[in-house]
Order: sequence, then C-alpha cells, then structure tokens
Amino acid sequence: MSLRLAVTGATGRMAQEVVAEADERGDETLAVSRGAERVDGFEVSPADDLPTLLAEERPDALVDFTDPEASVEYVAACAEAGVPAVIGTTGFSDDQLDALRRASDEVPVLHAPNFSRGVAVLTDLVERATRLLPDYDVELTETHHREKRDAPSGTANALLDAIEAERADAGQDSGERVHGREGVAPRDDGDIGVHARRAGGVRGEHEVLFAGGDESLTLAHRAGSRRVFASGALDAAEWLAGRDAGWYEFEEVLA
Ligand SMILES: NC(=O)C1=CN([C@@H]2O[C@H](COP(=O)(O)OP(=O)(O)OC[C@H]3O[C@@H](n4cnc5c(N)ncnc54)[C@H](OP(=O)(O)O)[C@@H]3O)[C@@H](O)[C@H]2O)C=CC1
Ligand SMILES: O=C(O)C1=N[C@H](C(=O)O)C[C@H](O)C1
Repeated sequence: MSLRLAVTGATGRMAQEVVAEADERGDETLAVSRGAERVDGFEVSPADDLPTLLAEERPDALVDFTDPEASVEYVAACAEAGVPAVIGTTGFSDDQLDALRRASDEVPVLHAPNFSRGVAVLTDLVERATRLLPDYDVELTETHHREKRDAPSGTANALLDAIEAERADAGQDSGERVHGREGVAPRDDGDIGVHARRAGGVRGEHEVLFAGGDESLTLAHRAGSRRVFASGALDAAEWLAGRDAGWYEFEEVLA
C-alpha cells in the first residue's frame, strides 16, 4: 500500500532519511519545516501552516522526528485534523508525554524512542536477563553522534524503565539510576549505572552489562545507519493509518 505522509522537521537528519526511504517505497511525502522552503530539491511547507495542510491534504499519517515542544504542537494539529501521528522524537517531559496521550483520545498516536527491530529484540532480552540474573549489577552505556541534544537517549530511558519494571514485578528493590561516577563513588546494591557518550557521527549504540562475581553478560545493539529508524517509522505509519484513536506501541507493529 502506498502512503501520503506529512513529514515534519524537514531540515533534520531523521526527516531527510524518512523522505528518502518513503521515496524508495513509492510513498508520497509532504515535507514541513519551521524555516526552510526547499530541502535537497524538494518543496517544503511552513510549519505554521500545518493545521491547514493537514485539513486540506488529509495525509494517511504524520511522521515526526523533531523536538519535544514541536512534537506536542504538531500532534495537537493532528488531533484537530483527524490525522494519525507517528512520533520518533525523544526527550519528552512527563507533561509533554501526557499531552501526546491526550491527543490519542482523538487520533491514533504511536510514539517509540527507537524504531529499529533490533532494539525491540534487545529490550526483550534485557527483560529476560533482568529476571534470570536478579543479583547481578547492571550498567547501561549509550553512544550517539556529537549533535544529539537529549541525554540519556530515549532508548536508554526505555531500557531503564523495562529493567525497573521487571524488578518491581519480582518484588525486588530497584536502586538509583547513577549517571556517571566521580570521586569516591562506590556502587550500592541495585543501582543502575548510566553512561551517555557523545562522539563523532555514531548513529546509535546501546549496551547493557549484567555482571556477577564470576561472570558478565553484555547485550548490545548498534545502528549502522539512520535508515533503520526511518524504515521502522514508515512500517509504523502504514500499520497505524486507518486505525481507531488510541495509544499504540511499536511492538504491536512488529507482532
Ligand atoms: N525513534 C527513533 O527511532 C529515533 C529518534 N530520534 C529522535 O528524533 C529527534 C530528531 O533527531 P534528528 O533528526 O537527529 O535531529 P535534527 O536536529 O537533525 O532535526 C530536528 C529537526 O526538528 C525541527 N525542529 C522543530 N522544532 C525544533 C526545535 N525547537 N529545536 C530544534 N529543532 C526543531 C528542525 O527542522 P525544521 O527547522 O526544518 O522544522 C530540525 O532540523 C530527536 O529527538 C532524536 O532523539 C532520532 C533517531 C531515531
Ligand atoms: O538522536 C538520535 O540519533 C537517536 N535517538 C534515539 C534515542 O534517543 O534513543 C534513537 C537512536 O538511538 C538514535
């Protein structure tokens, strides 16, 4: 099925990847930007006109990889116009996430901090390792390109939530999330060390270390290019188009 998609943040790294992937799939894109009028030869509509564009063009879905404040505004426009929204942006506050959830009363909304299939499997494996290795120390390291704004990454936060949920289900105390260490900083039982590295053009790496006294297990995922995220987001858009209003997870797309 070919789609008509609004793509926000047109000058952004991810939006450009989404437009390129959509083009290869034969999907039509309506690119939207705060400032630019053209990007790489394709025409771009002003973000201020998004409500009108959505009402007049009625795309199958909007795909958004921008910034939390912008995403909240763009999803509100989707709710108004009745357009499904696929959100890849990370770094939302709780209030901003609530705003996305409110929009899902009106239209289908799917937010995922990572649209790679490999990370979905990594999350399953991390949950399993947390259950089976309850007394092991856990340390999470993520590495991203030097331009990334939010830290830890949205994926890292989702993995931490998953570990803490598994521990809570098992009636086990979760300690603190310890972001880096400096000086005299011994580890307390249950703490999870969190390390965010920013360097060069690294596309996205997540590694979870489980260490006992006599062995360690490392589960890791490395994205080779942004195309893997763009492809997952377009799979999500195709799956979401035409569904009832509600809040959906990327795992449902993969099931
Ligand atoms: N879920 C996933 O699988 C993935 C998620 N991401 C997330 O997607 C988001 C975008 O990443 P990336 O494309 O690398 O970022 P970029 O900085 O390259 O692009 C973001 C674009 O968003 C638009 N924008 C709108 N409002 C703002 C604002 N207030 N501040 C800055 N930019 C704004 C801009 O486009 P314009 O001016 O044209 O409107 C900008 O170019 C991030 O939150 C990132 O973590 C990234 C990769 C994968
Ligand atoms: O900003 C990025 O580049 C990425 N952001 C997402 C995140 O914050 O988890 C996903 C991916 O790792 C790339």
